Amino acid sequence: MRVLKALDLGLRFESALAGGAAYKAGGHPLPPATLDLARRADAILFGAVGDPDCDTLPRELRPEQAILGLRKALGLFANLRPAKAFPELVGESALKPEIAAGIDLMIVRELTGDVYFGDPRGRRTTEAGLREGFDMMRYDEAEVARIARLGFETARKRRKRLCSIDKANVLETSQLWRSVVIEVAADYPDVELSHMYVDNAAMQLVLRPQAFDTIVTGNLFGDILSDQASACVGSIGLLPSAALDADGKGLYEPIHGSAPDIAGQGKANPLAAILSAAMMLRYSLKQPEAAERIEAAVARALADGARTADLGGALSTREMADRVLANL
Ligand SMILES: NC(=O)C1=CN([C@@H]2O[C@H](COP(=O)(O)OP(=O)(O)OC[C@H]3O[C@@H](n4cnc5c(N)ncnc54)[C@H](O)[C@@H]3O)[C@@H](O)[C@H]2O)C=CC1
Ligand SMILES: CC(C)CC(=O)C(=O)O
Ligand SMILES: [Mg+2]
Repeated sequence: MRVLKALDLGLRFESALAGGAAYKAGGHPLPPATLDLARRADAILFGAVGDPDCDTLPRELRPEQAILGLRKALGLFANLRPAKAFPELVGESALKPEIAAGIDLMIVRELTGDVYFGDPRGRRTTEAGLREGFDMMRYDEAEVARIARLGFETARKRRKRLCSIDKANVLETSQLWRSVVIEVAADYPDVELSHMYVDNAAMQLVLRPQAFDTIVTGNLFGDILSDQASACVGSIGLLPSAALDADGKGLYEPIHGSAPDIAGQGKANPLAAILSAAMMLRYSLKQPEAAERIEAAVARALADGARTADLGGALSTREMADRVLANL
């Protein structure tokens, strides 16, 4: 918020509670007033949810329902998660520097379907009297086609290579996914399409991450692979995301959660949140120059040696933001 305000773009900000804070204040993680404000806003900048105090609540009251509910209610089906190596941070990657250098990939993750939203789901007792949990993994062809199109469109603006990641050797959902992606590919002859099973993709991400350009994948696989990609470029505290609807309205948030293990200590890296604000300016608010100013300020702060603990440094959250502000 401090970085956005410093740009002096005439933006008007309104805020609302979501997640554990909203539950504790009013008994629901996504209050109607919050959803209403989100609907009226031109764009949404989201702080992470998640609170260990709430982990034993019924699922519908857990903080995570705030973000899942916003994604579903607002039709935010397309999640863009870029992972790009900052040259000065290759030493912070979990990978050898020569493997981490030059990573520049975009994960296009489907965000409103898959096993996260499948119905039925629940608990039951098996005939043998055992407790059983079950979830439904599902996609229909329209859901796959629309995210596949966005994957191809995204690849077209990048290095024109799209890798669709699935588990089609085992899952019916993935077999449909792969068939539909191949059908959509007919409209994008200029984009090179490849397919990879998700287990191999997890391995290739650490062996040859530079080989990836654009990835299109489902909700669950994209969730997991994007955390992995963040470690490849240095830290989960670096990765922003955009969640877009069919008209380009969006919600912007770091890919990370509420980091309960370091919460309240002033240690969290704010760059993922700051870079999410830049994505918001670019995708929803049509202010590409302002987005570039933020991204350049982040790059300069990192080049100057600004580092929070996750990057091997000692700056606090606020001090890191100060360094970005100083470079705006
Ligand atoms: N979109 C959202 O709001 C998300 C919410 N969550 C929720 O967050 C809570 C914690 O989940 P975790 O699995 O621990 O994932 P997490 O992403 O919050 O944390 C994973 C690890 O990364 C570190 N980390 C995360 N963000 C960081 C940052 N900005 N700077 C430095 N280190 C950072 C944490 O300290 C932790 O060690 C859970 O309640 C989960 O459901 C998780 C992911 C996304
Ligand atoms: C809380 C989860 C549903 C979200 C998540 O892990 C993510 O979107 O990365
Ligand atoms: Mg996640």
